[in-house]
Amino acid sequence: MIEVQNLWRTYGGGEVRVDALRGISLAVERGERIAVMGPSGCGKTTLLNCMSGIDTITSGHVLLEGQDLHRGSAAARDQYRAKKMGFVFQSYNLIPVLSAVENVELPLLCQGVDVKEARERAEVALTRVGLRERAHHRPSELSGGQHQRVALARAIVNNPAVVFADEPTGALDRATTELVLDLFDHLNRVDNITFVIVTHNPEVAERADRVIYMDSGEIVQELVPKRRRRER
Ligand SMILES: Nc1ncnc2c1ncn2[C@@H]1O[C@H](COP(=O)(O)OP(=O)(O)OP(=O)(O)O)[C@@H](O)[C@H]1O
Repeated sequence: MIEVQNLWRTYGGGEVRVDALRGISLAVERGERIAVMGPSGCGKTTLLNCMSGIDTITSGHVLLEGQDLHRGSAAARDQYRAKKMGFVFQSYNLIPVLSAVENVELPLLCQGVDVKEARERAEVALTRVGLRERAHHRPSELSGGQHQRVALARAIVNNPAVVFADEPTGALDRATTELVLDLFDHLNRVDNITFVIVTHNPEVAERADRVIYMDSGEIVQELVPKRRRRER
């Protein structure tokens, strides 16, 4: 579903030039869970941002369901992203003055979905992450794990084909990490959502179908975690 072809991303120029991505090629199937690992500064976030159209690219192609993401207009890219992608970050990026359900329905309202329908879909998404009873709480009244579950509900409210997650468990303790990863697994199994997850956490990688290791802007290794190998 995602095909990355000879992707380069260069920041700056002259003496401050950084080749953050140096000719990355990668194919991700629908329903796959990919973990991207590697040392700090190796280009993981840049790859995620270029694959999802958050960042521009220097050269190469990112094909999503056959469409060249970086070829069309920025407006077309934004529309595609809003319809097909969900995002989860380490910092949950919830709006503090809005309740959980208001945070979740916001992307739908921005797309012009009817107010009643947006609320219903937000409540369904919150139910799916086990937080229906916290729908009217503000972020300050929720725990870190609950924040991330609201953020996940917001990411899936649009029934995305793919969720891009950047260090989704970076701020969570071990038990909460397990819970969030269980939710990822559930959504992957039930809705066949593809996950591309940047992580430093070996537990996250252990649950992936494939782990991509990067170094200095290149993919240096690809592995199937032991647990997955046993299941196959
Ligand atoms: N906007 C930018 N302008 C200039 N250089 C940048 C920019 N964004 C990233 N870089 C550089 O590109 C390289 C890759 O950065 P990136 O954030 O993708 O790494 P990372 O592997 O995600 O790191 P970490 O694990 O620390 O989050 C780094 O050398 C970084 O300094």
